[in-house]
Amino acid sequence: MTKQNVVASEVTSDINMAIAVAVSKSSMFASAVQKPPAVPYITISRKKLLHNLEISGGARVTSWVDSMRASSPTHHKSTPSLSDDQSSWMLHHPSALDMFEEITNASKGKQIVMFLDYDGTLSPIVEDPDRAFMSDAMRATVRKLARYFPTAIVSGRCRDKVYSFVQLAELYYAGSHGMDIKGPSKGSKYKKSSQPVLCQPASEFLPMIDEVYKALLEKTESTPGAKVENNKFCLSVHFRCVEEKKWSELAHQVKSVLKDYPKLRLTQGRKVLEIRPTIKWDKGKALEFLLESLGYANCTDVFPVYIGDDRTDEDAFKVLRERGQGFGILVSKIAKETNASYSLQEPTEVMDFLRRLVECKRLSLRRQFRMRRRLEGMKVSLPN
Ligand SMILES: O=P(O)(O)OC[C@H]1O[C@H](O[C@H]2O[C@H](CO)[C@@H](O)[C@H](O)[C@H]2O)[C@H](O)[C@@H](O)[C@@H]1O
Repeated sequence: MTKQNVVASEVTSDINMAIAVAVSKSSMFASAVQKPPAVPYITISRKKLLHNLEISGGARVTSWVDSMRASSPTHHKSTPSLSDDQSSWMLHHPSALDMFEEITNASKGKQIVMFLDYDGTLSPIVEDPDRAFMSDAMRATVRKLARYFPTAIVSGRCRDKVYSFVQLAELYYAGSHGMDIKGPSKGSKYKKSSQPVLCQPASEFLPMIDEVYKALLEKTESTPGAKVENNKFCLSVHFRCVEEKKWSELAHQVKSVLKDYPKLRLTQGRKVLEIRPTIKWDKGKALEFLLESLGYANCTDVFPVYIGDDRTDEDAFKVLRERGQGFGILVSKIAKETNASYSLQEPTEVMDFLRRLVECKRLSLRRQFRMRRRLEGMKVSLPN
């Protein structure tokens, strides 16, 4: 495996702009084997739509570029007040490693279900998205984790791509920001029913996404360093390797393509513009769908844990807060507004946390086993 420079942590900010919009309340599930709930489109007012589509005026593009800048490490403030903010943020989102006992106590008697984001959580952020490999040690840890807890990878990437990085057949995978969910082909020991898990709520958008992918490739060709990634039900336009003075040009190029596709919306991740269908489906919905598929929809004794580093993971953190079940862990070295309860600084800390979870479960199973043996021994020695 070729090593790459790991990129410094950065502020992620949402571009805060749903470009398009719309209308239909009809179900979007073309190929769901297990019938999920109907997915409406995201709707915004006509006035806001027109405002958002105002690309030639420059004002909106300026705010895109501001947002792109905010996600650059070179724009971090390193003032004393930031470190004050950081300490107060850490009080509200303490390290999941420091709070490990509290966490495991809260999960006692409940089934932990693990949800893991990929980039920036299991693998460090690197310049080339095609080389964002996870370490063998991390893979071994996730393999062990899945022996003890149902485990899903929830990523913005194409499902096949993230599978090619993780290479663990026993996991659930939700690619394209949760719009492409599949369970283990051989079934799962955790799943109560034998129905296969497959959910693709945005399948009708496939031709449109392909068309936009080609248009973006062509349009952004003249911007050195820009990279368009086809994530099947969504697209990424990476600007990590684009010179800052060219960001505004890139934003214009992307906007000029998207103006013809009002059913697609734009969000921003870590040095990436993300284009996806306007349907109301995200990583939070994917988490709910997976819990339901596993048979935990209305259970009170389930404890979902979601670990992620990006804006898109906030949808899942929010669902956990609203359900009042389990919690989210944000992977970040810096203070960020989040719905997560705890924090971890980087993927190596994620690995430590997962290892401790595995160890804790192993010890508890061993204790239970010994106890059972002792009780059985007592039964055998009791007189009739
Ligand atoms: O949901 P995730 O698994 O976190 O995927 C989100 C995006 O991750 C990838 O991009 C990010 O990681 C790259 C490799 O470290 C980095 O170069 C890029 O700047 C990051 O934004 C992936 O390439 C995107 O398609 C995903 O949407």
